[in-house]
Amino acid sequence: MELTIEKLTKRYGDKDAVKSVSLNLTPGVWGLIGANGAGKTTLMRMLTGILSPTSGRILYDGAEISVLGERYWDRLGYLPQTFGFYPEFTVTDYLEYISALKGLTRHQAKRRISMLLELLALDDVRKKHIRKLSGGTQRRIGVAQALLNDPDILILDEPTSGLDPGERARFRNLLSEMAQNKIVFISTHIVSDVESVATQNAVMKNGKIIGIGTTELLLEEIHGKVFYAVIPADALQTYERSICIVGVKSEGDSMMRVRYVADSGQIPDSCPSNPCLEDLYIYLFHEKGGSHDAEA
Ligand SMILES: Nc1ncnc2c1ncn2[C@@H]1O[C@H](COP(=O)(O)OP(=O)(O)OP(=O)(O)O)[C@@H](O)[C@H]1O
Repeated sequence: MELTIEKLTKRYGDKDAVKSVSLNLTPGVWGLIGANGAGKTTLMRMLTGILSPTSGRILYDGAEISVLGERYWDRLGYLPQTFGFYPEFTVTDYLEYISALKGLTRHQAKRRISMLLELLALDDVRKKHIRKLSGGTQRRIGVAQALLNDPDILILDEPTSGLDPGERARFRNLLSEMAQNKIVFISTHIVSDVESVATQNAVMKNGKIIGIGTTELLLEEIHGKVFYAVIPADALQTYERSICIVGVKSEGDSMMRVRYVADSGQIPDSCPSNPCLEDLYIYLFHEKGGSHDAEA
């Protein structure tokens, strides 16, 4: 199974929200990482068929999704960035309703809902009105509705937004279970949410994919370039002007421990550190942010 994206572009006025993106998605968890406005939602909405591309094609096992229509949507599950639920519905009513819209029989719906309530730890709230539930629980209900038809392709737009750290950790564990034999495509700007679970990552910036690969492969770009050092707190601003600082922690006594990315240790007594995806993300999106934001 594969989802092939060929030179996909979406233009709004004179701006390309997505610019000639090509990507071959195979089963596994794919992290789509990018800052706000990078084009993630636009790309995902085109993958669902909701939004038509200005140019380019999306192929599901070699056939264009626009031609497959229902046959493609039957295989698709989608969690939009903001999804409208019916606040007066109970969790079970809502999932039964969406099951009916997706064409499941009552019997199929019952079995599937019961399995998903357990998988997503929603059993205790099954009879509660959705409006009374926390943002994190509502997000899990969103994931459940996307999984009702046991899709081959699961597209989750910022699934962890609004989750607390405990819920995020649970979600990461869930992902690996959900991803069996599926293409799971997850957008996030919280890199730690996909770092440990993504089989592959695609890094998006200004509508373009600027990196594709495993976390290890992507990290090669900053291999040997991450350091930490202890500096006087009042020197921080000066260093920030010339170095990509990715983390700061107070050390007491007006001293700061800084983590930074640079070609060599630019602060006296720096020690090398192992890079992580968050370092790369800040390096790509913040350090050079000013100039890149102006890019076409
Ligand atoms: N309907 C639209 N009309 C005009 N411009 C749009 C439209 N939708 C998106 N854009 C622009 O396209 C760019 C990409 O937006 P998109 O929502 O895809 O980014 P994103 O990476 O999902 O960001 P976020 O995480 O903030 O949602 C942004 O500059 C946005 O303003």
